[in-house]
Amino acid sequence: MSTASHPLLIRGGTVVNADREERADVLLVDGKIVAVGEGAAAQAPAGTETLDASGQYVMPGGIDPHTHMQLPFMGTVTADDFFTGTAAGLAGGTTTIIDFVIPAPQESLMDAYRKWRGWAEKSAADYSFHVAVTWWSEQVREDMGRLVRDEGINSFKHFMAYKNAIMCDDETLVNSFKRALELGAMPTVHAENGELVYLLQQEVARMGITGPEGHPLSRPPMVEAEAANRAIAIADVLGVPIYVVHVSCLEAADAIARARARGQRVYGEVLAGHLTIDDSVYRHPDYATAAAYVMSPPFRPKEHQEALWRGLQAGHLHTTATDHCTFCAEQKAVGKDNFAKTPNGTGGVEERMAVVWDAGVNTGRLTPSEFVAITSANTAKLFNVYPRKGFIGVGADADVVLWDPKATKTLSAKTQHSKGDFNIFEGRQVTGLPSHTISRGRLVYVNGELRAEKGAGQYFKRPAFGPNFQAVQKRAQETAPTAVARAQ
Ligand SMILES: NC(=O)NCCC(=O)O
Ligand SMILES: [Zn+2]
Ligand SMILES: [Zn+2]
Repeated sequence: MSTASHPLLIRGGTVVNADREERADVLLVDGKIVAVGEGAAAQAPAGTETLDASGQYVMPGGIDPHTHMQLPFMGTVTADDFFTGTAAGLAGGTTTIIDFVIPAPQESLMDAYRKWRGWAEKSAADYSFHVAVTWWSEQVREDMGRLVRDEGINSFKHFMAYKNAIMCDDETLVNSFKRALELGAMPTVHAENGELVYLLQQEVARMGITGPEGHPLSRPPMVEAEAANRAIAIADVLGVPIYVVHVSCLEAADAIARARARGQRVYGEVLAGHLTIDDSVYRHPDYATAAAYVMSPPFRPKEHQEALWRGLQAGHLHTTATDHCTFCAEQKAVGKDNFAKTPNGTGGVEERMAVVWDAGVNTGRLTPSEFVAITSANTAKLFNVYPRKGFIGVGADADVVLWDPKATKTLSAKTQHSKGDFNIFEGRQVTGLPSHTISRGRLVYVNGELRAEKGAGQYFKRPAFGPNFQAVQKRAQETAPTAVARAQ
């Protein structure tokens, strides 16, 4: 079986971009989209394979802006590595991930970056990295510059939780945000107040609650809202755009909406899990099942889900992700007697597109174009790789998904490609699935057959100073304070 790229002509489908839907043929040659529309078939070279897309949508492959493949975390390493995790993504229509380089405190950013680049060489799909700033020094400041200038990194991550591990204090946040602004790179935050989490973990344990039901009690919505508000306020004072990852609750979504209403450039990411799963999972009588859902921020009471959907519809939340970070039952069991020790993380890279389509488009919350916006195009724009990615148009990478809106499936760990042993969407029936996934012009998933190839994915660089940064620079010039000239 060869997955080499030969020209592909996609005929008779409905092309969906973030701005419109149109009936059009699409021609892919040498990993790029070379024609869209009536003339596409006429341009097809000899040897072109034709795919019949009638009755299907032809959309940009999904971009998951938040995954953790092969992550060493909380004393263990995630079950999915860069091959198995990206292969699972391809099976679900996701052709690109943005993962995270997470240096330990005091570890050089460049060393950590090189280590992650090595691990990621086995990726089956295209990938890039956000780099976490977990401590501060002059060397960190210099390395941020090297990463932006030489390595195509244009976003830096800050964990406001995970005290005594990778948590940033305010000094690091302020220094790093300021440096990111100079470099034209987006600061991103995991917004939870780590001090409050630490305190509440101990208080909940003192109440005799040691099981997974203690996890959400130690991370209530206000813990997330405080950190979101603080990060947004710091970004506002410094005049830097900011991206809040895995917004899980009404209070954090409101903080973003309020800041945007004031004219601040704040962006929010939502996870497929937070949109569809509620906190009752932590009270499941089976320990392994309840522990499998331990991730941060935790799943919330149902009413928060509606707030997240409204945020996506109203435009104050922008992207969907998974935070794919899989741990198996025996890894989770480390927290059997103390929920705070449970490795935090859940999967979903394979299910995100189908879950968001089913719960979003099939319910009338989203149009197909809005679906494309929140599953690929907005991420590509925010991280400055649009229209190369997130777009069906001439010159874009040939990352395409043929989407069958009538296909149905029951999601299950038994049939998933991820190496995790649990599926947080277990038993959920979805309608709307990929029939074909094409990664840089290669057919990598065809009607249930996964043809992912180890190492076929490519690292892509993301240039700094995207449109957001050009706008904030102009705004800073326009509104620069002036001194008063006084007679001596
Ligand atoms: N989300 C989670 O629980 N685990 C992965 C690390 C993070 O994103 O916080
Ligand atoms: Zn996080
Ligand atoms: Zn994460």
